[in-house]
Amino acid sequence: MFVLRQCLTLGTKSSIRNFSATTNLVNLTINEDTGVAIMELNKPPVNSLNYELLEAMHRTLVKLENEKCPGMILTSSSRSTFSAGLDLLEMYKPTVDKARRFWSMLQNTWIKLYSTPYPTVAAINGHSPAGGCLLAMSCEHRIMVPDKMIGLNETQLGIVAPQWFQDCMRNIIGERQAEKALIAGRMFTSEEALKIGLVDELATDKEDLMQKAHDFLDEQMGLPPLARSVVKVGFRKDTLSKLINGREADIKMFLDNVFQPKVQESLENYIQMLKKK
Ligand SMILES: CCCCCCCCCCC/C=C/C(=O)SCCNC(=O)CCNC(=O)[C@H](O)C(C)(C)COP(=O)(O)OP(=O)(O)OC[C@H]1O[C@@H](n2cnc3c(N)ncnc32)[C@H](O)[C@@H]1OP(=O)(O)O
Repeated sequence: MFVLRQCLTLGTKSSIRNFSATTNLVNLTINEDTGVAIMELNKPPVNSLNYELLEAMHRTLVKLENEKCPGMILTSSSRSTFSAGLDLLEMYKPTVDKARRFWSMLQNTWIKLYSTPYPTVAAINGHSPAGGCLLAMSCEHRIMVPDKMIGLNETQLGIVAPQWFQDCMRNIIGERQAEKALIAGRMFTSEEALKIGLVDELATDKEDLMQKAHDFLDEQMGLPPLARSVVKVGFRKDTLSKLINGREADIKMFLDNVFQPKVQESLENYIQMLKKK
C-alpha cells in the first residue's frame, strides 16, 4: 500500500512521505511494507534541472540514505518527459555566483545518486535528453516506455557534455558506442537505446514500467545488502573519484566555458527555437 502524506518537517521513516513540502518539486512516496521509495520529479512542464529541483533531489537522496532506504525508483510526473536536462535558463547569462552555485549543486546531486548503497532504477516515462539522460544513467537499471528519445545531445547544441557525463555513458554502452554517440550528440529512440544497452528493458506503458521497476528492486533486495553495495561502489569508484577529486577544476571548466560568447549564442538560439516550437 502506498501512502503519500504532506509534511513540513523531516521525521521518521513512517511519518514523512512528501518531502519537498515547500516546493513539491519532488514527490516522495514510500511503501510502508517494503520501504521502497518512489522519487517522482515534479517540475512542470518538463522537469528541467534548475538549482531548486537539484537541491530538492539532493535533500531527498540524503534523507533516503540516512533512513537506510532499501531501494528507489526515479521517475517523473510529466506525461511526455522524464527530464529535459539542465535548465537552459540557469546557463544563459547567469552571474558567476549563480552559475557556480548551480554547477556545484549538480555535482552534489549526481555524486549522491551515483553512489547510493541501495539499488536504484530509472523508470523513464518520457524523453530524457542530456542531463535527463545523466540521471537515468546514474541509476543501476533503466526501463523505458516506447517511442521516446534518450541521449547526450549536447554537441548538437554547440556545448559539450562534461567528462563525468561522458564517463557514465561509456561505463554503460562501452567506448566505441559512447564515442560515436557523444561526438554526434545522438538521441536514441527507446528501441535503439535498448539495442545498444543504454536502457535495459522496455515497458508497454506506465503501469508495466512501474511493475518492472518493482520487479528489479525485489530481485536486488533479495541480495545481501552490504556485499551488493560494496561491489556497486567498487565499479563506480573511479568515475566518482575523478569528479570528487576534481570538483573545483570541473566548476572552473564550466565557468570558463559557459560565459564564452559562442556558447551563450548557442544557448540563446536554442532557447528561442524551443519557445517557437
Ligand atoms: C565549446 C565548449 C563548450 C563547453 C560547454 C560548457 C559546459 C556546459 C555543459 C552543459 C551540459 C548540459 C547539459 C544539459 O542538460 S543542456 C539541456 C539539454 N536539453 C535539451 O536539449 C532538451 C530541450 N527540450 C526538448 O527537447 C523538449 O522540450 C522535450 C523533448 C524535452 C519536451 O518536448 P515538449 O514538446 O513536451 O515540450 P516543449 O518543447 O514545448 O517545452 C515546454 C517548455 O519547456 C521549456 N524547456 C524545454 N526544455 C528546457 C530546458 N532544458 N531548460 C529550460 N526550459 C526548457 C520550453 O522552452 C517550453 O517553454 P515555454 O512553455 O515557455 O515555451
